[in-house]
Amino acid sequence: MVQLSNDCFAFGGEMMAVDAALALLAERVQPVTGSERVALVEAQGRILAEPVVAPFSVPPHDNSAVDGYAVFFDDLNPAGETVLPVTARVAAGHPLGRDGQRGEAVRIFTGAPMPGGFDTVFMQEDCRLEGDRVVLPAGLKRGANRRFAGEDIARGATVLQAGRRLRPEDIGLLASLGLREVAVRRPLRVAVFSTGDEVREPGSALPTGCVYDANRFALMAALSRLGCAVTDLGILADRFDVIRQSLAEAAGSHDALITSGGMSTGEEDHVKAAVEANGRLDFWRLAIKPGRPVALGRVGEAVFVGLPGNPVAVMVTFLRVARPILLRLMGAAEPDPVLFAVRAGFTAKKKAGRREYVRATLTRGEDGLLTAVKHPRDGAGILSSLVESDGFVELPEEVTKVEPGMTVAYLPFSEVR
Ligand SMILES: Nc1nc2c(c(=O)[nH]1)N[C@H]1C(S)=C(S)[C@@H](COP(=O)(O)OP(=O)(O)OC[C@H]3O[C@@H](n4cnc5c(N)ncnc54)[C@H](O)[C@@H]3O)O[C@H]1N2
Ligand code: MOO
Repeated sequence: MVQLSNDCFAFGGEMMAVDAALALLAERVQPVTGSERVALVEAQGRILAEPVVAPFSVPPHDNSAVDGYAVFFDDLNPAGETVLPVTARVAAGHPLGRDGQRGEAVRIFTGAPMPGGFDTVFMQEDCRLEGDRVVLPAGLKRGANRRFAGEDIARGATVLQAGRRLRPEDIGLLASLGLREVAVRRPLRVAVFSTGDEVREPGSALPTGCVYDANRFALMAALSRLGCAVTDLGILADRFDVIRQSLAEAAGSHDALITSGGMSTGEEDHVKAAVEANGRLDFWRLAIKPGRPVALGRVGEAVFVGLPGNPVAVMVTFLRVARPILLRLMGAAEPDPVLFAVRAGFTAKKKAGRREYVRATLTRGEDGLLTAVKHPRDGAGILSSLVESDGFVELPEEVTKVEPGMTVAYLPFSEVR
């Protein structure tokens, strides 16, 4: 595997564009996981390992869409009411056991199998009973209220493709095919570290100059939501040998390692060197704000993702860089998140050549259009600004200013769960 030019890694050198980094990882990161069979109740959020082919049609038989009366359309008087004897009753789960006969109507219920021959069902509200006969109005179309066998799923059809991250409706569909289990990729094993002498465990004392570890908890929560098997490897001191050894140990039993902090260029930032001592870096600095010092590499066989220390930069780079890497590793064939065109409700200036993420919420203007309102605070350490936002406005590399009323691309956090 070819390493990139050293220029990318030199401080002050070229920063890689976000799209270039994502293209590189698509080429370099291959799915690593095996598969296992799990019960449907466990399958939510898991990645389908094989395509699912329908073993039979759903629904398996023609059936009624309403409670009412099944008839032969050709028995109906096109000009006025039709009166037919009601000769039988067909409830859901209780087939009639014979075909329908011309000149009869049968009482039928929603989901009940249509006896052969009947092609049309009247809703009971439209009918009148007179003794054991039903009076049917004119005007219904042939085939009304009849559901066809296989109209949902045809036997032999591929209903779900491998790589699908299973959603609740997918699981319902698998159950409708009579399946109790499904083959999914085994969960990705991800180890999470924080780095920094100032970073302390929540619940412990907080000496002067220290901060509680926010990043590790945010990352572990994001990884769990992605369906990863997360190992919490705590906080590493700002020491090259500690970081190098901890990464090397974790690499033996994990598919991916994620760190935050220590990625920059200060003397106390050792993560980059520690990775290079046991592996390699594919990129180090991205043209992204917040989050410039973000790295992808390998330690042993494990994929290494190094995120910056500032908590907002952590979330931006997790969602836009780490998450696609992890999904690819997991074997997910996930479409890219959808960004929505909305109106900017703010003014901003930015440098050309880097992609910026502006924390924002949406409001609806008097004309009904959605407007992105920028959060008033934008420091990379202001985690409360993320909590008070619902998404990011993504400003592309070439943009240098935003004026109110411009169309901008909005990425709701709900798109990147
Ligand atoms: N001379 C330069 N200084 C900095 C540069 C630069 O290019 N030249 N880049 C800045 C940018 S951009 C960022 S982002 C930060 C990231 O640097 P590091 O990845 O080395 O992060 P740290 O220095 O370790 O920490 C930054 C900041 O975040 C706090 N932090 C760290 N870990 C946690 C955690 N787990 N929970 C909560 N907060 C955390 C840490 O205390 C620092 O305040 O560097 C800039 N500097
Ligand atoms: O990533 Mo840094 O957080 O851009 O400030």
